[in-house]
Amino acid sequence: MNKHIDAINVDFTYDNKKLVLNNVSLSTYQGESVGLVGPNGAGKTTLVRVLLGILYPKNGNIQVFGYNPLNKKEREKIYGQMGYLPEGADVYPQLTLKQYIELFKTLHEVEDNSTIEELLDMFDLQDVFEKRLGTFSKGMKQKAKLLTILIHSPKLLIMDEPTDGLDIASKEETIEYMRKLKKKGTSMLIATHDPYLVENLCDRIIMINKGEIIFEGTTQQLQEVAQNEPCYVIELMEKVKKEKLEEILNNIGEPQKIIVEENTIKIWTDDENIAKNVYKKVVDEGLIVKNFDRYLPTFSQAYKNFLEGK
Ligand SMILES: Nc1ncnc2c1ncn2[C@@H]1O[C@H](COP(=O)(O)OP(=O)(O)OP(=O)(O)O)[C@@H](O)[C@H]1O
Repeated sequence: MNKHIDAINVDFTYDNKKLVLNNVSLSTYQGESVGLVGPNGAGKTTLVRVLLGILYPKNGNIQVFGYNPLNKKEREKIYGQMGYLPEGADVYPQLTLKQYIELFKTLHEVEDNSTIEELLDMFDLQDVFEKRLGTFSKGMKQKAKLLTILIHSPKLLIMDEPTDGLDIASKEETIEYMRKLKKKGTSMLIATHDPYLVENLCDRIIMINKGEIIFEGTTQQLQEVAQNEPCYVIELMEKVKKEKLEEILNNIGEPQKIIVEENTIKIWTDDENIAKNVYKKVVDEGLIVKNFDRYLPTFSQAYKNFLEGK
């Protein structure tokens, strides 16, 4: 698979005293979307800027499409093939949306308007095409910015908080659009605090804290490693009285904890056989089981658990 971003052992400091990025290595591949997550001040925006050659690293090697972003000529080759959405940057308030788009069309030498039309439709911006950006709401400005980084069908998207200010419908449509881009081979590095975006778009996450990578893997892998205690869940077809379930499970093994609700039984144990015994007992009692599986925390919960454990 084609590597798009390749960063090795990157250190960065703003003041020559404290490392804001400490030995960071990461790669992204064609058609892959990677979520860059971590708490406030972790170093996400700094990392994005270093990868783009906006900030100069203290140590390390960075290549994007095989070019060095710190070299001006090579940087131009990178920028021509990618879209960058900076965090919270304002749009030119005096420009109309039409003029703003023209600017990026010229920059990227885009002649065909079909992608622009599609994006204007998707973001519901047709009616404000002639309006000044200064009159736009926060979400509309964000859509205008997203539109301009997509008009030249970039091979790589580096985005800092792309869903900031977007309503849920726009967020869903944007994610759907990004998924289609991914299928065509576009790769993405997305710095974000939005769990919805991560769960619905990112193939992989890289978590940084205090300038260091502390986790790399899929959201499911994070959910698995961040589960404080293994848990199994038995979901019943129909609701059963809590007292009845408690009575059925009264003499079962030695599970550390069994939590009974009306149609679910959660068994907190590191012994899978105990969970299987509970399952068998429930079935022997004539109850119909809809689902029996490992129970995983949500991505947000796993993210919190993982950070707390660090
Ligand atoms: N221009 C700057 N000069 C000095 N220090 C900076 C500068 N920009 C950021 N920092 C510091 O670098 C660290 C990382 O900041 P950065 O903005 O990269 O974090 P982040 O993960 O993007 O945070 P957030 O989620 O809040 O956007 C923080 O300690 C921050 O105070």
